[in-house]
Amino acid sequence: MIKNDLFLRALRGETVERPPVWMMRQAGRYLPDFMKLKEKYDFFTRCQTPELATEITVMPIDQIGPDAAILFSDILVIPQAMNIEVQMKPGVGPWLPNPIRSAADLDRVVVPDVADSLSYVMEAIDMTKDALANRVPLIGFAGSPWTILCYCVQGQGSKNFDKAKEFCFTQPEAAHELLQRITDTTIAYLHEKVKHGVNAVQVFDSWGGMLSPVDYQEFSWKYIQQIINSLRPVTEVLVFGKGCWFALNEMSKSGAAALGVDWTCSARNARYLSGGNITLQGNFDPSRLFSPPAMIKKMVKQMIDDFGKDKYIANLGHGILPNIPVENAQAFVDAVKEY
Ligand SMILES: Cc1c2[nH]c(c1CCC(=O)O)Cc1[nH]c(c(CCC(=O)O)c1C)Cc1[nH]c(c(CCC(=O)O)c1C)Cc1[nH]c(c(C)c1CCC(=O)O)C2
Repeated sequence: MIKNDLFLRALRGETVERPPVWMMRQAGRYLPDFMKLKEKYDFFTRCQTPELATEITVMPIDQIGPDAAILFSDILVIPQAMNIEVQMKPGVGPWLPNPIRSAADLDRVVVPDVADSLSYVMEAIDMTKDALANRVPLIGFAGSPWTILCYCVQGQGSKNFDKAKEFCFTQPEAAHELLQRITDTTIAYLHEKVKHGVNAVQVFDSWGGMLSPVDYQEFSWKYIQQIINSLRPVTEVLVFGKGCWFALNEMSKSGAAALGVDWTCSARNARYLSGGNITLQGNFDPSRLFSPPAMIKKMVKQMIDDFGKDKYIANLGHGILPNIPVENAQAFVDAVKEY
């Protein structure tokens, strides 16, 4: 059905002519056409207007040519649907004016009917599926419960998410209650996305690496495992844990189809830790896209040689940076296609 199904074949561990490639945050600020839309519409208007979300999702497919599309949206639509206000402040990033800091604060946090409260995401998926016309698969996504808790408690981005960790370690019962409500919402949300036709789902645990290996099990992994258990009967699940190399072994036994790796972990180490049999995705240093195209191409070839062409999805080790020249993003994608 999908014309270019390289991404799905790599997820299933099948032999491929070359690895598939896409870039985390590929629908974004390095594209001049995206910047034009950004001038006209604020962030959540772009997320909540299916026509705009569709246009932005398809933009990199038409202009750069990766092997998979990822829906333009944000992980923070989940707390919004749970009745936690989230704003996107220009120059600051996510801003939550009423963060969760106590058990009492949980009184206002709901597990919503996602088909209703996040209907705009589902409309965007329907519209994007039409616009893609089966050219490439569409990836749906959500933040991990821990990563969502980080924003709900901290109230904004942070270098160490100290308030989120303090909340977990001083009020563990409230923290687990919040994590479970986020998990229940996320599971329903991802199932709804699958019903609307996404071909795989990725869980972003962007701040998993803030936790020690022991705390990671208790406050993050336990909940991601619930998501995998619930979704794997209906779709392939990818898990990207930034800074979570220490959990790769456990993750490899979880039923996830693929694991994301950031650029601080070598291919050899990632293969070793994950048991050598599961599909891995990553891990080009996003800052390396500042290098000239010829250098990018050389380094991408080396990266594929290191991971191996099979059971591998070429990607960045985290989201693309806003000020990357388009030609350099293009060189990254082309280098994989030329492999
Ligand atoms: C932590 C996180 C967030 N959002 C997301 C994560 C996990 C991935 C990661 O770790 O990078 C996930 C995300 N956010 C966005 C996507 C769209 C699809 C894609 O292209 O990958 C995805 C998959 C769009 C976006 N989400 C955001 C932008 C940039 C702001 C804008 O376009 O106005 C985009 C394109 C805003 C956002 N949203 C969030 C942050 C930290 C920011 C950046 C604020 C800033 O740098 O100004 C929360």
